[in-house]
Amino acid sequence: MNKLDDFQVVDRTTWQAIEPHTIFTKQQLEKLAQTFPMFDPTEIKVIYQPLMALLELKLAIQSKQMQQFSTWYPKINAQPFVIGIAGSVAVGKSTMAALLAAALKIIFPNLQTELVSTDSFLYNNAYLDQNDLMQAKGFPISYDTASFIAFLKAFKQRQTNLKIPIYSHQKYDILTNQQQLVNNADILIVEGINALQRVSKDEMPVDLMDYKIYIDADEKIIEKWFLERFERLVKEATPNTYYYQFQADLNVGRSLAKNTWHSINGVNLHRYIGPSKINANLILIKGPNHHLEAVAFKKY
Ligand SMILES: Nc1ncnc2c1ncn2[C@@H]1O[C@H](COP(=O)(O)OP(=O)(O)OP(=O)(O)O)[C@@H](O)[C@H]1O
Ligand SMILES: CC(C)(CO)[C@@H](O)C(=O)NCCC(=O)O
Repeated sequence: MNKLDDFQVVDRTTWQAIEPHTIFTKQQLEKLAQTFPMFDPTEIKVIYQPLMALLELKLAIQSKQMQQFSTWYPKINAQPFVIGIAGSVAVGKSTMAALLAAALKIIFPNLQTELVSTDSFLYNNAYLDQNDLMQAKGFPISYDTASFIAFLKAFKQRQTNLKIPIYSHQKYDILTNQQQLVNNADILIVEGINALQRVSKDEMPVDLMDYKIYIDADEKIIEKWFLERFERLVKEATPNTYYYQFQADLNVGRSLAKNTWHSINGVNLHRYIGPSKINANLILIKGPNHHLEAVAFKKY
């Protein structure tokens, strides 16, 4: 049986009609559109408002439940709400995660939101090189999943001042001299290609997440976004960054990027990332221009 039978597909028109677009005021919508110029403002209004309405509902349910629990068991803290966002390399996870974080801040001004990328848990290039894993960068074996799980557990227990590594696309590596400080917060958005993967029987970060979103698109379109982003990173590169070397001959870079898609990121999508979409509560299916075409809800 096709596992996607477990999802109910809703087309764009139906999705737009789910919610009457009253989550944000006109001014709040304008502010979001200004802060996120890469998004078509109409998408924020008609597509992301229903999504925020859904998340608001989920968060309200969890927060009520936790308030109740805390009266039953005074020593148990209300657990933070963790939103996982997965999808292919370059499908737009970090861009969407940043929009959701800003939108949640508007809806719940008193709740703190933290945003992390699972790339923070990639092994550094020195380790990948030593273990002959550079061609498997992004595959499950290239992530320190135990540290990722330990971080999620610590966050869920509201530990303060957690420090995690930072991955830089510009450096193409984990930064050696900086760390991300993650504070105790009510909401965590965790985005990354492996966010929803079931790595082994014992290691399941996905089980520590309260709402799971998978961003999907046709592979040909994602490959195009990947190549466009590669060119943008080359254009914006400064000396001492990974992409700077390709400024001398962009064609060399372009052919390396194409090859990288077919030998690493595309393989990763087929083998590991795509199969994790069945763990999502919601699949957002984007078309060219990043416009939403359809949404798939987990039925059960
Ligand atoms: N909604 C959107 N509208 C327009 N462009 C977008 C949108 N989302 C993402 N993009 C563009 O698509 C490219 C990939 O986006 P992004 O970096 O967010 O992907 P990602 O899934 O986080 O990638 P990675 O897994 O490599 O970290 C970027 O160039 C980004 O500007
Ligand atoms: C950092 C990851 C693994 C995921 O964000 C990805 O962007 C990546 O670098 N993959 C390795 C192949 C490449 O794109 O160069």
